[in-house]
Amino acid sequence: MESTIISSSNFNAYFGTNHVVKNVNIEIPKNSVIAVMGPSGCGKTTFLRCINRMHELTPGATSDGKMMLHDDDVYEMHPIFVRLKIGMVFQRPNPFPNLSIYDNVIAGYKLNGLRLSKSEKDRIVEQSLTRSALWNEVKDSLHKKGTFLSGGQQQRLCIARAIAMEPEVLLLDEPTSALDPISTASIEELLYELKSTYTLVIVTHNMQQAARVSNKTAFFYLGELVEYNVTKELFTNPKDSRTQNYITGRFS
Ligand SMILES: Nc1ncnc2c1ncn2[C@@H]1O[C@H](COP(=O)(O)OP(=O)(O)OP(=O)(O)O)[C@@H](O)[C@H]1O
Repeated sequence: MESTIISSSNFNAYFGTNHVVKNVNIEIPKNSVIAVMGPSGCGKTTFLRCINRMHELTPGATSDGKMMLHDDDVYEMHPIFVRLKIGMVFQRPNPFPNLSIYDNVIAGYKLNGLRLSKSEKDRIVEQSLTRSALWNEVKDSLHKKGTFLSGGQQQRLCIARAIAMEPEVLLLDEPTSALDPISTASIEELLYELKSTYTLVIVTHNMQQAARVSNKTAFFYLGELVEYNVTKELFTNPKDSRTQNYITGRFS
């Protein structure tokens, strides 16, 4: 039986009085890829940011309801610990511009004041870059700046930086929207590899991408989770007319 890693119940999020995520109930199975889709402004990014408590970093942003990681209430855990367990990759690759590739990978440890020996650092850097399918391309230039890499390589570096902290869940907010088709394909391939170790939740506007990479898809509309199902089923046999209208391109 598949086990649930993240579950939300009656989860709401607000910016001031603007109610942007409405009563969301979802269960995310471990070692799966979940695509979050829906029209612009429907609350996809906000919901993603609620999973690891990034939402509360925005002034005026609040939330209520339950968000669980296994049997632990995320909102009763220390936020730093939550973000170690639930990593995030953003839309635009954002390696630290002044740091080398090597230091980018272990930046999370430094930022959180966690000290590592040189051999631990070397091991984590090699392992994370191998898992993010970047090691072979950068192993001879680890001490060059991360910004010298291509956009797709920078995004893989950001994935390496996130997985260096050994999270259980990786949240990805439109991780390929700033990339060319070849880099996009390499990230999609990587997502497929990563799901054997991590659980991935990916916001995407690209229906083909959702169909290619995800096991289940969550369709949001005006802040509501309208439909959540096995991706193939949701695309071929949507139950709700709003999902049907979206996947047939009647609104974007
Ligand atoms: N920092 C913010 N302050 C105030 N309102 C915000 C903020 N960020 C988002 N919102 C509002 O919250 C709602 C949901 O936005 P969100 O970014 O979660 O939607 P989305 O589905 O991810 O959109 P997109 O696909 O365009 O990225 C929108 O009405 C948006 O205007």
